[in-house]
Amino acid sequence: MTHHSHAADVIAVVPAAGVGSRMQAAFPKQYLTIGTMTLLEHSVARLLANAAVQQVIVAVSADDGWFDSLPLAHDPRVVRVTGGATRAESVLAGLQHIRESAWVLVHDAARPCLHADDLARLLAVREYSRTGAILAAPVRDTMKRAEPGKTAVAHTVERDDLWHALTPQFFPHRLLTACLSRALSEGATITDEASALEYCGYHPQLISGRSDNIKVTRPEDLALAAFYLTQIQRQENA
Ligand SMILES: Nc1ccn([C@@H]2O[C@H](COP(=O)(O)OP(=O)(O)OP(=O)(O)O)[C@@H](O)[C@H]2O)c(=O)n1
Ligand SMILES: C[C@](O)(CO)[C@H](O)COP(=O)(O)O
Repeated sequence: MTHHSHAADVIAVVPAAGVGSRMQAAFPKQYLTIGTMTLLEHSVARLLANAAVQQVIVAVSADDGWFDSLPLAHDPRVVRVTGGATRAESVLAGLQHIRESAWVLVHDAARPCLHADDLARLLAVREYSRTGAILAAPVRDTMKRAEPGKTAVAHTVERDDLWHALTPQFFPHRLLTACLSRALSEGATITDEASALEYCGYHPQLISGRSDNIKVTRPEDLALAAFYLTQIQRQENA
């Protein structure tokens, strides 16, 4: 069987239309900087570093006043679309901009520390899967379920087979668009792309990823992301 080397046949969607409220910053966290670049620019650069990624569609809010002033906005491989009121709606807006692409990669603008090896292992899924996969990290702490609405332990959650879902998440374009559209139209709670596929009865693969692929969410995360990014760039330039 001849293996067709994949051309640049993947399009990425980067949801970047959030306000970053948990970050308590003066502006949306995707525009906070590490070194000389914003989190958004770091996240997009990690994706474009893989030759399979031909285009990145960035969903930003309608009143976003930052994106157009970034060098990113003039990269011919990057397209700006208007996101929605939720992350899922922003992702769907990006998907609807895509005409022809077999596979779509969805990656949070708030996850700048994506390792090239993790991305490569995720993209390799398209050689054998028709459902897709997500990067995920096995849980290491004991996990507690609280009493509803209280800060008291109800019980310990079985830790075996429990994973943190990360991004990128990687799916056939038509399948993801169909599942996300149906889940949203039926009022399902969708916090990542895999949950839309699960809602429609699919079982995406879990690809074990590095735990330093953190989502910058709270103030203390920025310094940690800066450290991790320095480590990754040092390894890649070694
Ligand atoms: N309506 C929204 C909400 C979120 N996002 C994006 O989805 C990613 C992950 O979401 P999260 O970390 O929750 O970001 P925010 O929603 O901005 O954060 P917060 O919940 O603290 O406001 C971020 O890159 C964010 O910009 C988006 O594109 N559209
Ligand atoms: C998609 C995600 O990063 C997977 O863990 C996460 O669900 C995003 O959640 P958020 O509350 O929108 O940041």
